[in-house]
Amino acid sequence: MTKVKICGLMETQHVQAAVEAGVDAVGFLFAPSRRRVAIAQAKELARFVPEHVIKIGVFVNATQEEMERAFREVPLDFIQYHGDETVELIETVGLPSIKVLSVRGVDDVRNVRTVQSDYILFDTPGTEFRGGSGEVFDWSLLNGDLPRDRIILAGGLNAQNVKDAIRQVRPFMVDVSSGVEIDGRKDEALIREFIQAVKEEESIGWR
Ligand SMILES: O=C(O)c1ccccc1NCC(=O)[C@H](O)[C@H](O)COP(=O)(O)O
Repeated sequence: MTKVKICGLMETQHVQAAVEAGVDAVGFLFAPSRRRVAIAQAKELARFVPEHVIKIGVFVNATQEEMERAFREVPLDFIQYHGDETVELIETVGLPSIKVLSVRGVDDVRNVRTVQSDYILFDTPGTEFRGGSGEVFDWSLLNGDLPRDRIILAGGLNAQNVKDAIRQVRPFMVDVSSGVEIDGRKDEALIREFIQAVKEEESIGWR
């Protein structure tokens, strides 16, 4: 059953819409981005997230201290490493982890099995910021031997293309940000539509 994450949440009503629609994970941005939130803001949003929904903090080349503080104060369940963080840093921090690999070509998906993190998120390389591009990458690059139960797929997903994405990539989880926004702001109807599309695709698997 493919899990679903809504990333870059900044407003209570959008967190609530995602939770009511059955989201599995929510992402808060602590990196340079138009979706960036302060720790105090994320802590307030987290009050509307039930225990069974995973809270993920997204960081780009942050210090260990910054990440530990957010993890403790929000509180978070996972750190998403969306920059150039080394294996050594991820190991030293020692918190549940998602390492992001920006996919430009076949070289970026080689040796994925050696990546030392709990989950691996494949995303389109960002332009202005490191993620949240709203652009799809070539999913056929993920056709090879991958640990599907650790793979999160992101990059330009929306309610229209997510079923194809799940059929082609068979990820553990799909992740969306731009595809559930209108004019740069999250939209409750689009959030519901996206989560519904993922759930419809799941139900096909049970027929
Ligand atoms: O979303 C951002 O603005 C962002 C900025 C810097 C680092 C990461 C960022 N997003 C992290 C995510 O997990 C997004 O959901 C992922 O990049 C997919 O975004 P989109 O293509 O907009 O659905």
